[in-house]
Amino acid sequence: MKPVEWIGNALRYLDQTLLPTQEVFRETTDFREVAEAIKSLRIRGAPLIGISAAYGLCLGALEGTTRQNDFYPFLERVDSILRSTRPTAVNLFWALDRMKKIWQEAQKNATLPEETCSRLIEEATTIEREDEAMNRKIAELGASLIQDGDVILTHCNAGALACGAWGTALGAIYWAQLKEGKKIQVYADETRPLLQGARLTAYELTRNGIPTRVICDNMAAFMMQQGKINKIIVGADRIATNGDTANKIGTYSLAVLARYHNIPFYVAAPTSTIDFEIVEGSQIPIEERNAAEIKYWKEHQIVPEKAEVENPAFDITPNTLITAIITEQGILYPPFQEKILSIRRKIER
Ligand SMILES: CSC[C@H]1O[C@H](OP(=O)(O)O)[C@H](O)[C@@H]1O
Repeated sequence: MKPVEWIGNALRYLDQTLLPTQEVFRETTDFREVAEAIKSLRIRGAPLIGISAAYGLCLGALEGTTRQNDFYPFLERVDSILRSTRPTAVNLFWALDRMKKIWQEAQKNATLPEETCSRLIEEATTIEREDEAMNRKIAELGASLIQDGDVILTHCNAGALACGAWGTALGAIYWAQLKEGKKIQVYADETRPLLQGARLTAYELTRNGIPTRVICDNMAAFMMQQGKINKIIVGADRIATNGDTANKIGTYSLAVLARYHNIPFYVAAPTSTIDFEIVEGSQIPIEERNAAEIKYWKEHQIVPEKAEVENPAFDITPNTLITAIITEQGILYPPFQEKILSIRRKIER
């Protein structure tokens, strides 16, 4: 089950806001619907946001072929609408930059719109295939850090529902148990306010036969104090070149707790999640989402009208609290800066 799939000039996607009780696939030829799906987390997860935005750009290009006179100016508008969906996951901008390189080159050469569409679809497909390969490598390398009998705490969802294939944090768990036969128990933080852990991670892991216990976010410290957790693996939405990492809100508190309880704290992410243009986490934009996500759960109002709400969707974990960063280029241990810059040199060669 792929969370998004290009089905020949249309995108099929799983509406993740309806999981775990409803598996609803939607199909669209409209890039505007893809933008809305990313904004509303029907499609979510840093790598999947990048892949989906790339296909969304392709849908815009196909629509643009009916506007022969302003095909390329229209693409510019499609690009900016997709870029405006969510600010933190760098994969969105990394993917759209790759697509922009293709259509700007085509524009310079006065390439016909139909030919440009073909090249864009080819690039989006390549982005998806590369993510699948990166996932697989991260899963294999991450599994080498997992021992038989480990009890691993996860946060939010960094699994196959957030990526092109295996997932990142959950990919390591899948590989360790399903490929290497290691017995693992997972504790999944429910991850308020949108409950990606309870609704998505537990859904994925139990479908794959991995023993999973869902806990409220405020229970993680007690589980660590009781000695129930011996490893923490999370995903990422943007990593600075010094290793500071943006991930779902609540990740930073887990990293502090992990240090206090002397528990290894791993980040798993592809290099497409590294922002080579920034040096530290304070430069990462943090998405502030709608207060309604906290004020209401479905039709229940759980916060009185007069109370104000803050709803940052991500936080920044300093590199000093991270045991290692698992990438497809290798497992990086502190100090991260030079290792991340050497990855930049390697992939930009
Ligand atoms: C494999 S990256 C997944 C990453 O994205 C999630 O955020 P969201 O559900 O808001 O897209 C979360 O931060 C995960 O770690």
